[in-house]
Amino acid sequence: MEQKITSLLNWLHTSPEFYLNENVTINETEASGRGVVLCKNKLVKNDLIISVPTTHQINFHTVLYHISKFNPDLSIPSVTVNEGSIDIDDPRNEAYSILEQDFLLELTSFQLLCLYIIAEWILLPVWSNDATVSYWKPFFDVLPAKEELRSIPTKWNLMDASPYKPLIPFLSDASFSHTERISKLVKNDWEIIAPILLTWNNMFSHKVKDVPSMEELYLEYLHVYFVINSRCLYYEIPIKKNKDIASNFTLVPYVDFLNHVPEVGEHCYPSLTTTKHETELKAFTIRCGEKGYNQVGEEIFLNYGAHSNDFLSNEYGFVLENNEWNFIDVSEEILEMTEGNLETISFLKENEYWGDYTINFDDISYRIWVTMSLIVTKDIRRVEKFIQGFISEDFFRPKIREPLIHLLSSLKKKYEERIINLTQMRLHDINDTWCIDNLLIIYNDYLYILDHHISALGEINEK
Ligand SMILES: C[S@@+](CC[C@H](N)C(=O)[O-])C[C@H]1O[C@@H](n2cnc3c(N)ncnc32)[C@H](O)[C@@H]1O
Repeated sequence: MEQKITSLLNWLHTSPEFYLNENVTINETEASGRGVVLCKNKLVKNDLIISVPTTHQINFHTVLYHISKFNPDLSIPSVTVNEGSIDIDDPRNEAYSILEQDFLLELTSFQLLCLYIIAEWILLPVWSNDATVSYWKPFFDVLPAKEELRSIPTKWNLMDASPYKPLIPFLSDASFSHTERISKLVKNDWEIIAPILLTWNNMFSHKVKDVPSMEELYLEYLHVYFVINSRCLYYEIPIKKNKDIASNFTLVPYVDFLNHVPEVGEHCYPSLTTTKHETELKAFTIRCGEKGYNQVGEEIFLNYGAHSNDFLSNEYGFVLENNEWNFIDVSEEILEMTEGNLETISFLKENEYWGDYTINFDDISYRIWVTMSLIVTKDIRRVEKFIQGFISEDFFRPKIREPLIHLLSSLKKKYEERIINLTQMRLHDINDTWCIDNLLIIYNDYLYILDHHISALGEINEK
């Protein structure tokens, strides 16, 4: 890896605008892959740590620019070039010529970046018999390998041959619905880009050996999708700005080595440089946060957001011990209690209290208080007053305390059973326990949250 990082830095330094603070370096660990650490001196608040110019970022804008180098039909003001390819033997002249401007502009950033990265990273070496090297190769060379992202549940769901499929029934409700949602997005994007990949395969299969099959390309696509998903950073793309909010992101080499930390607002922060023109892209800059760093070897972090372990597992493939942002989604259990009670159901729906019931360490959500109060008392008039703030939850607490303890205790039993089952499975699979361990961490934290509330509700009774 050291050699690859050196090549990455040499490539980044081809731009005079690239900056890397000399006090930081890359360290690799089993637990979190590559990360940025302090190697000497110290960093204090607002110190510039990294700045990566637009020439070395992959996003909707820069991809169109690079494709246009091989497709002179593309003409998007302030984005494309009209120079024509320098090398007439470059297979991308033919491959990218089938990409029509209207089609490209309709794609989302995910679709375009997946297509482009598969072309440049996976297909170009095949199309050219390794004779043509992508501009982005030093970046591709430091991206995670497939095994490093094997713990993402959506991959278990979408890969026929995933050895982790037996774990899907053991996902928490929050993780399962997250997985279902992302699976739909991934499948939809595949439907959009697969026809282009198929055309490329037909174009090159009689010219070169070892063109990957569509099944192989699908696996590459899944990997590229989650490489992008786990490393993209929010960034305004002028041509997407007001049309497609989800497409406003960029990939930034080196900045994407920063690992996540749960504390919000203490570690590094991104600050975008200003530009003269609206259509111009900005360098991506990372500065030191409030906390500062002064211990050599100390890891320099970025907070990816206030994310629970269920979220981190699904988006990034890792979980944290003692993650303060964890919560339990108890929607299914509470909605089950309303079954057959049409009056309760329609009241909750009309008042927008239907579903989305969560419990974290500090709170049982207000939505749960309202809904349980109605389920238990069936007193619509008083619950309406509760919603309007005329009655406090103290009125309902004695009435719903027992059913609430019952609910939490039955959840506790369910999660304890899952922990027993997962621990059994772990014994049979001692060589690769990572995915199971992530689920165990999630459930053990659920138990910690439940125990806290069960004992708090019990104490109320004793008083
Ligand atoms: C933006 S990348 C960070 C760099 C990454 N470690 C690498 O080797 O390229 C995000 C990925 O890093 C890993 N990661 C980030 N923060 C982590 C943490 N606190 N613990 C474990 N893994 C982490 C996860 O694999 C995640 O998908």
